Amino acid sequence: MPLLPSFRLLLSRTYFTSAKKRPFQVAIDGPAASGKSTTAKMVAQRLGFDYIDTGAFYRCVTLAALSKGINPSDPSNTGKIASIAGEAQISLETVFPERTTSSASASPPTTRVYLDSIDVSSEIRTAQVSKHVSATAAIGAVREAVLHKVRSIGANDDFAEGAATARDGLVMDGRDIGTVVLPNADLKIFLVANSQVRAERRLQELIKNGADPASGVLQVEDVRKDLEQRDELDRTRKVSPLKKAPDAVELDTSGLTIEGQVDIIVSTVKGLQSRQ
Ligand SMILES: Nc1ncnc2c1ncn2[C@@H]1O[C@H](COP(=O)(O)OP(=O)(O)O)[C@@H](O)[C@H]1O
Ligand SMILES: Nc1ccn([C@H]2C[C@H](O)[C@@H](COP(=O)(O)OP(=O)(O)O)O2)c(=O)n1
Repeated sequence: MPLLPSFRLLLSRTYFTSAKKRPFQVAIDGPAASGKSTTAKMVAQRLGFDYIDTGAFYRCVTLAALSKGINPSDPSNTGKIASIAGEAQISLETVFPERTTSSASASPPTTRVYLDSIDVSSEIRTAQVSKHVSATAAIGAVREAVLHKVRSIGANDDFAEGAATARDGLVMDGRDIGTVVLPNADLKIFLVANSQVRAERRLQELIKNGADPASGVLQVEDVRKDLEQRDELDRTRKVSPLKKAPDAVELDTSGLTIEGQVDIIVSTVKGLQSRQ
């Protein structure tokens, strides 16, 4: 897969004037269902890097609130949601089935998400959690709590020392990774895809995970509206809104295969590493 012009430009710049000690960091941001987590996991697998899905943290806080009967979309619940975020014990475990250097990987990596030691990997992906997660993520105190948690598992500028990760680098995806969480990331990608493509992909994923399209609840139009509403909330919130970092490279996955978008990012990382 040839590199897009913006990626070639990135590789032609001289970025590394001094030796860096910390492992390589890749930040992937973008709107809902643009392919961030699928791409990030496979890039991590190909490069032997760690993977952190930050959206899972906001989903866990949302699930914890809903399971206590607290509605995250009700502004009078902000304080309660912030306390839940502070107390929640969240951990991620990504299983990389096999490390491969070719683009054809046998099975994709899987991430299990634990909330207070309970596996909630499926529960955090329900339509109910998706409906309220942007409201949760707009609360400043929730974002601080999540930032603290992701930093404590190695997402900081000197995570080589005593870090949770034993791997060669880190791929992290979310909405504010290039702007707030990893502002000095070695490579920042802003993944986009048109909303119709994103809705169709997300619908297929929901069906694959057991949702029934015949129930009438799950139509591609509804999924598209839900994604667009969430993007609007994520883009317009006051704290750490979804936005492309000035030094991020945009990659439109609308016409790409998953392998194609992974190849572009892996080649770019290798190009940058060879200049370090
Ligand atoms: N290029 C692509 N072609 C087809 N399906 C894709 C592509 N990229 C991602 N997908 C699928 O789209 C869905 C949403 O991707 P996901 O990685 O969950 O997005 P995000 O993390 O941005 O919300 C997943 O089912 C994923 O497998
Ligand atoms: N770093 C992040 C990650 C996610 N969020 C918010 C915004 C999203 O609507 C929710 C859920 O994110 P997630 O990546 O799991 O959602 P999608 O897979 O894109 O549907 O969390 C955020 O505000 N900041």
